Amino acid sequence: MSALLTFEGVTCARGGRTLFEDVSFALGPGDALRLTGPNGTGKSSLLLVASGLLEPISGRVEAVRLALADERIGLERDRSLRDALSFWAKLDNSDIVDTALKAMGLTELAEVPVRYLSTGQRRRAGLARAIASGARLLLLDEPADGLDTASRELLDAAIARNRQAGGAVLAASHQPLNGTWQELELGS
Ligand SMILES: Nc1ncnc2c1ncn2[C@@H]1O[C@H](COP(=O)(O)OP(=O)(O)OP(=O)(O)O)[C@@H](O)[C@H]1O
Repeated sequence: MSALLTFEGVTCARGGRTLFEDVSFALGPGDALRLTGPNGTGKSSLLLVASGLLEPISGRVEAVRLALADERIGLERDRSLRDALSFWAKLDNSDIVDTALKAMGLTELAEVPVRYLSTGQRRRAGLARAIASGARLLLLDEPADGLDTASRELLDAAIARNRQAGGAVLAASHQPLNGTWQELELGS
């Protein structure tokens, strides 16, 4: 069973400060790991390292194709939500935008320009972008932030579906997430 994400002895520093040191773990199909720890201990930075956007100072990171959903929505403001999601959609699956919209309860907002979305809707749109990409590895930064109860349930269901389909999830979250998660506490 090959890993979707591997960290081997990874050390990360930012602003001249070591955030985490010698972190090792591997996520295989169906696995989920929740990053916890106080503010500023490097959870978001670890996600950036996993995504390849931030270079660690040492160690090895290997990942399959992935999607990162964080506070940046990553969708063009002036396009409709459907068009903006289409940009990220997995090419060989024409239904995937509709699937992603439905998964995050956004079908009725499909034709609304991205700039009009509310805070919680923006968060859901970022998650829909990750789903539309078809990536097996999801990197989620505080995915439950700003979500109402119904949206939380949609998030839980989307994560469960990804895992059941052989994907893996790495999430930084101050809030507990539904299902069985491994935990990695930073700053301890
Ligand atoms: N571009 C940057 N340059 C220098 N330092 C940075 C940069 N971005 C973040 N940092 C610092 O890195 C540290 C870790 O930040 P990070 O966002 O990874 O923490 P976090 O654990 O996700 O925090 P929170 O729980 O508040 O979201 C913080 O001290 C932050 O100030």
